Amino acid sequence: MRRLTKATRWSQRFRSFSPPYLSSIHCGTMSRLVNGVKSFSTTASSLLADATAPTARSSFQVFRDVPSIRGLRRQLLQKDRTVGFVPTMGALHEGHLSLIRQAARENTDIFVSIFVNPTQFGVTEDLSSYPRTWDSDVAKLEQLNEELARSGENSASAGRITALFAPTSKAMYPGSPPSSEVNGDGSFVTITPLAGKLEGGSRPVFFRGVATVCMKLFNITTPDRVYFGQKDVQQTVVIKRMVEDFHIGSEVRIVETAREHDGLALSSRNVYLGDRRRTVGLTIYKALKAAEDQYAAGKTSRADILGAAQTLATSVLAEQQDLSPSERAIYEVDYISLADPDTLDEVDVVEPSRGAILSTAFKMAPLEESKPGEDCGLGDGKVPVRLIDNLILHPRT
Ligand SMILES: Nc1ncnc2c1ncn2[C@@H]1O[C@H](COP(=O)(O)OP(=O)(O)OP(=O)(O)O)[C@@H](O)[C@H]1O
Ligand SMILES: CC(C)(CO)[C@@H](O)C(=O)[O-]
Ligand code: BAL
Repeated sequence: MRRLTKATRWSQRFRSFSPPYLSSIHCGTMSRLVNGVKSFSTTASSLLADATAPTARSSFQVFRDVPSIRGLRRQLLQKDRTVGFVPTMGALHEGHLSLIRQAARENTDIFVSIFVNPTQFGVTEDLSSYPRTWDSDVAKLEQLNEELARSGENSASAGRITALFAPTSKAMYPGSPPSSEVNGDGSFVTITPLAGKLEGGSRPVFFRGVATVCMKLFNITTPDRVYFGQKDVQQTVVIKRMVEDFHIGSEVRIVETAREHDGLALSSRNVYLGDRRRTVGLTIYKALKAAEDQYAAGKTSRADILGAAQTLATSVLAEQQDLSPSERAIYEVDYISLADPDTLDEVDVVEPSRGAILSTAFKMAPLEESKPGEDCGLGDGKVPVRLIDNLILHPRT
């Protein structure tokens, strides 16, 4: 058997996740690829020629490399237009679209990126199973642009999606592919101690990868504003710190968590849940609500607030454990945290003038047995699913 060198293993990992779905794009509206730019509709190319005059029919262009999107950015700058940037890993849902809608209210042009960033996944994490849905992502963005065009008809300030940046891994990591090992080599941005807390406990390279790729994306797109979802609350704290500490000239805008009708936070990974784990997984939200209720009732101690969440999480798990393998869904609570909004240090008492972040992560285990005809989700219930959620305990004035 051929032994792989460390460098070969890295480059294989990168090649296989160098948006493979992009090399086989079959999109009816995509017309041509010029200098790393894919054009959508004829009016999209006129946008590059005259950035001041998008029409109601303007759609967006797809950029695969750095120089081409920089060219567009330069033109927009000369026209005094503003760019709101929404970074994503694709598998778009209403949560992502709510970020774009907010960006459209505050900027003339929106850049969206889709890049499943390998460096934020540890070597044993779910990079290979992360959902990739290019065609439907593009369709959703086109539909949203139509909606934005309609809603902006009476408003001069309503922005549109101008660019979809979907770089290859080689474009994002032009040197040697950096390591996903904790002590591995690479050009990294590290934000400590924030990166080591909460999610960082279970995903030790996660925020190093997120900060590094966001620094790159911000350098490439030089946006006026960047948009992140409250759902990934620790990510918002890390990014705000990075922007402040590195004097990045973009404003960080946080958009509230979009939820299903019953409260489950929308997340790209939810497609793996299936009915049973979806129902039991809702405990993550119910536990947070139980804790929030304590704060709303005037309690400020960690024991009172987190105790309510822990009691619920423990009792639901015990009920599940009493069921048969074909009926139950088992989870592990990774953490339930009550932390300071800026430092993410755990607090014993919520200081009413500061408030706190209540956050948690559940690991939904694979189903042990399925029932005939059961909806077990993508991957037949075999893919473990990490759910995260949070609620902000707002300062009491
Ligand atoms: N339910 C949501 N409401 C608001 N923003 C969201 C929601 N879900 C994701 N976002 C935001 O969208 C951006 C891109 O996130 P990403 O592409 O990783 O999707 P995701 O749904 O968070 O996926 P994952 O399954 O990895 O949690 C991030 O800023 C994230 O916080
Ligand atoms: C910000 C981000 C796009 C960086 O890869 C990712 O962490 C995400 O989608 O939240
Ligand atoms: N939104 C978080 C991306 C990740 O879990 O890798």
